[in-house]
Amino acid sequence: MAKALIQMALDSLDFDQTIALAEQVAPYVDILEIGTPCIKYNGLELVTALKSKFPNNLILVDLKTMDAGEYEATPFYEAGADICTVLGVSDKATMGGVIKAANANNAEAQIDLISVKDKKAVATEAARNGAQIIGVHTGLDAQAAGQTPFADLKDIASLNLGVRISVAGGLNKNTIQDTVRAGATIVVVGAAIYGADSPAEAAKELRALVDAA
Ligand SMILES: O=C(CO)[C@H](O)[C@H](O)COP(=O)(O)O
Repeated sequence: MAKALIQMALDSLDFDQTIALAEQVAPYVDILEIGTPCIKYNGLELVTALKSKFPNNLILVDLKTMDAGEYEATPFYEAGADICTVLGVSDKATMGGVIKAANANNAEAQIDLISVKDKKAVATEAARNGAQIIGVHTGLDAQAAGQTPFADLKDIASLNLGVRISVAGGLNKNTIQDTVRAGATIVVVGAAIYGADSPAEAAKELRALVDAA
C-alpha cells in the first residue's frame, strides 16, 4: 500500500512567515497547503512563490470555493496549484467547475465535506463526477466545540470509493497513525506543527510516525 501523504496547513496571514514556516517543514511533508485565511489575505502571488521555492512539494490551495467553481479555481491552477478545494455543500455545478478546471490543468480537485449533512451521499456523487480527493474535515470552529473527524473518516472509508481520502481536524502525534490505519491517504496537520516549539522537529516526528503506520 502506498504511504500516506502529509499535508502541512500554512494558516498564518503573514506572507514572509508563511514562506519561512514552509522552509522549515518542506523536507518532511508532501503537500504545502495555503490555508483559507492565508490565501484570501495573500492571493495568487503566494501560490507562485511557494511553487517556485518548493518544486518537490505539491501545493494545495484551500479555496473552499462555494460558487463560480471553474472561474474561481482556474487562475490558482494556472499559477501552480496542484490541488484546490471546493465545498461539498456547494452546488453540483460548482464542484463540477472546479473538477473541470483541475483536469484542464493536469491537477486535482478536493471536495471538502466540512458542514455537509449527508457526507456519504456527497462523497459518493463527487467521486462519481471525477473528484480525485474527498476531504473529511472538522474545521477549527467545530474543533473548538469538541468535534473530531474520526467517525466521519470511518463512514467515508467504508464506501471504498477508489479516491484519496484527506483528513483534517486537529490531528497530532497521538492520533495520526490511527488516522492512517483507518483509511486516510492524506493527513493534514496545522496547529500541531506550527504551534510546536520546533515546527521542523514536529514535522520530522510526524513523518516517522506516518511512514511507520
Ligand atoms: O482547513 C483548516 C481549517 O478550516 C485547517 O487548516 C485544518 O483544520 C488543519 O489545521 P489543524 O491541524 O490545526 O486542525
